[in-house]
Amino acid sequence: MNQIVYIKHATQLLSLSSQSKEPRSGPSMNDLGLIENGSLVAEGGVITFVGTDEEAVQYLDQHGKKEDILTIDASGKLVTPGLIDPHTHLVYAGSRENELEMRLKGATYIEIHKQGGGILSTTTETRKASEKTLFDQSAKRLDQFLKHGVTTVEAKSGYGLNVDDELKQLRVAKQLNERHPVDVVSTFMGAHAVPVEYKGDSEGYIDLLIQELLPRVAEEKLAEFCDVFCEDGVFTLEQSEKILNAGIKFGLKPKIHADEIEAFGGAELAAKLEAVSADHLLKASDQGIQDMANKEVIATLLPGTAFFLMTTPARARKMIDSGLAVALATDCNPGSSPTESLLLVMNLACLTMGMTPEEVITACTINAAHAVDKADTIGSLEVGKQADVVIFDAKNYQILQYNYGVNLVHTVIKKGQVVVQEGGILDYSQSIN
Ligand SMILES: N=CN[C@@H](CCC(=O)O)C(=O)O
Ligand SMILES: [Zn+2]
Repeated sequence: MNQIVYIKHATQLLSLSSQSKEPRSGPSMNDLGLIENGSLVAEGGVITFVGTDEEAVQYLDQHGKKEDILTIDASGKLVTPGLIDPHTHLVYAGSRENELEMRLKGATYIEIHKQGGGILSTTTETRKASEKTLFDQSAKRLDQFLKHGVTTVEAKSGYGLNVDDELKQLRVAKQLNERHPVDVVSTFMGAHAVPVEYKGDSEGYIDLLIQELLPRVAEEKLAEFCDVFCEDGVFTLEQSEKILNAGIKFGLKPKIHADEIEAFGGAELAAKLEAVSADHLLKASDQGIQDMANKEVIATLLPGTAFFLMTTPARARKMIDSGLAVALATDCNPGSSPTESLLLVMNLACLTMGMTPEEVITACTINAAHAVDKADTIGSLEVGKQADVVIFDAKNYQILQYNYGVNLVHTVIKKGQVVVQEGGILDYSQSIN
């Protein structure tokens, strides 16, 4: 792990460095800390130098570090922090391409859910799957994330919906974190849907979550966050508050799936609970946006989901102009956003929500790091931070939004190790028995 990595001659290096330790909101989302002809040095998996090429030569001279250096020439290329996806449903079995056909014929996402399809059909598949099957299928998704420049993902449970299978999902996420190059941050989302065995008895299911599941999740240290699908026909505002407060008592930081389908008061609840983030927010009210800004709740927007569900995306411009810090995520899941391409989501944020190329990059780096409460170690290229770096085959950052739908990732470095080279993943041996 002590190898020195020296990236030099980057046409543009985006450090995202800042004096402030807060998430970037409003106009500060446009400040990328751009260095032309930039260099970066990392040692032991940690960044030790960021600056211009000339400064790097001086740094290496002064520190006597000339040998045993892996030098990467980034001429003509763009260097950014490793991208961070702060909202995924990574661990699941099966797929739901049949629902795309149903939706194309006019059924809505929530209608399919209420008829027992959607989340509940993935729950059936996930319950049937062994830990190994779940691990292998999810590792493939993580490979795709990595190829698309993502070095950290958040992953939610919520397709087990009983004690054993929720724990199974979270244990798989933990194993993935330990064995796969991508870091996985876990969120407990037992409140993703009411399972069939509790149909008509959501209170009974919530009791199970609070009395049996949460203590186990906390005891085994299987999650850092707790999330709830707060939506008409899923969990009410009162139920969501109860579950998230119970999570807080067990040390889990709150996140909310808020105002995705209806203006339901999820954004307002996120502010009331001072949640780390409220996610989706397609229908968030003006008041909800203002409340979130006042309480500095991050808005994690998922334009890939709006695109795939063929609906109007969140009001990103209104949110940023109201002073909210915005993060972006894929929402990778089998129903509403079956993709691992955060790069495409960035394109959609720009082209369908009017975010600037600068805001988009901030939203997928430092603000996403804040959304998983890891901004002290990742999200920017600064001395002392983890050396998670992406090198794009692009001479400037605007090209990432202009050349849309194309994966321009050339090299990915995770904790100071090259894990993607020329766009391909380097071998790692990971599977479980
Ligand atoms: N909306 C709720 N949960 C997921 C979808 C899960 C699924 O359809 O399987 C989401 O964030 O979009
Ligand atoms: Zn989600």
